[in-house]
Amino acid sequence: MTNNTSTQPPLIDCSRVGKTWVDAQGAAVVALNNVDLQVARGEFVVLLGPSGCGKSTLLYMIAGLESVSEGSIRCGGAEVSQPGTDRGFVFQEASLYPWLTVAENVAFGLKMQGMSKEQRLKRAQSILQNVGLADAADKRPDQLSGGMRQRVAMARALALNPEALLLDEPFAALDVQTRAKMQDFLIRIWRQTGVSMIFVTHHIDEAVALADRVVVFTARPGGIKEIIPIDLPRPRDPKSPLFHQLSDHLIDLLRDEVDRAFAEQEVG
Ligand SMILES: Nc1ncnc2c1ncn2[C@@H]1O[C@H](COP(=O)(O)OP(=O)(O)OP(=O)(O)O)[C@@H](O)[C@H]1O
Repeated sequence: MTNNTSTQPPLIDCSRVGKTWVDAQGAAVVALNNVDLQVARGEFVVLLGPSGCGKSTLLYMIAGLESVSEGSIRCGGAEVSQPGTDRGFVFQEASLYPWLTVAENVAFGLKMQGMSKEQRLKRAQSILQNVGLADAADKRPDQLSGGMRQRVAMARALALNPEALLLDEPFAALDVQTRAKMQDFLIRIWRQTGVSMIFVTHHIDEAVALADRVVVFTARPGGIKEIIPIDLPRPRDPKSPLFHQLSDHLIDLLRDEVDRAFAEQEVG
């Protein structure tokens, strides 16, 4: 596993990134300001911050789903200007095609790439095997639980062999027990594949459970407040004193930002 001390060039390089949206009234909304962030190959980075601080906006820009207003984002040295197979995306809702089977959903991107039916279904089967869903290959998404649907969404993203997986609060809709299982599952997949992970959450415990580094954002306009390395061995024990110490530190860092975000929402 690599980390931020690596001498290799970063996989993802965000340099002085800013984003200004125009709201429904035509007013400029500065969502992000001057974000510098490098993510190493194979690193697990969590973006943590109060609601509306621009975490998802940054993720969408790294994915190439939104343009940057200022600065630049590079992936593997190339400027990001559109989505690419080097960056897989997992949304909060699994957003699977309901009319396709699980295997067809996983194989969908490969079909777009022109892979033959036989080859793509073979690859889908092998990935489904890896994520423990081989038996669900012929099911439709509405026959699956929420956690299973998210595993299919991850399998679909991984089918294209990305270098980075970008995850926007993928476990937000799951119950606490399923969420913990999914965190273990994600770490297993990360270790198996070696992809870089950039994971958005506003759950502090989730950040400590998963990350090599936690990037803490300020309230809007979002910027990086601090980057906290999580040097806990895996598997991590959420009951351990060191886990609690790190969570408490993150709570302290976030408190002012959450207050500011809340005050702004009340004024707005
Ligand atoms: N398409 C858009 N048009 C206009 N404003 C937007 C758009 N998308 C996001 N914003 C604004 O940009 C800011 C950052 O939003 P974003 O969704 O990135 O925050 P977030 O940190 O991911 O929040 P949350 O945790 O609540 O999802 C917010 O003020 C939001 O209203």
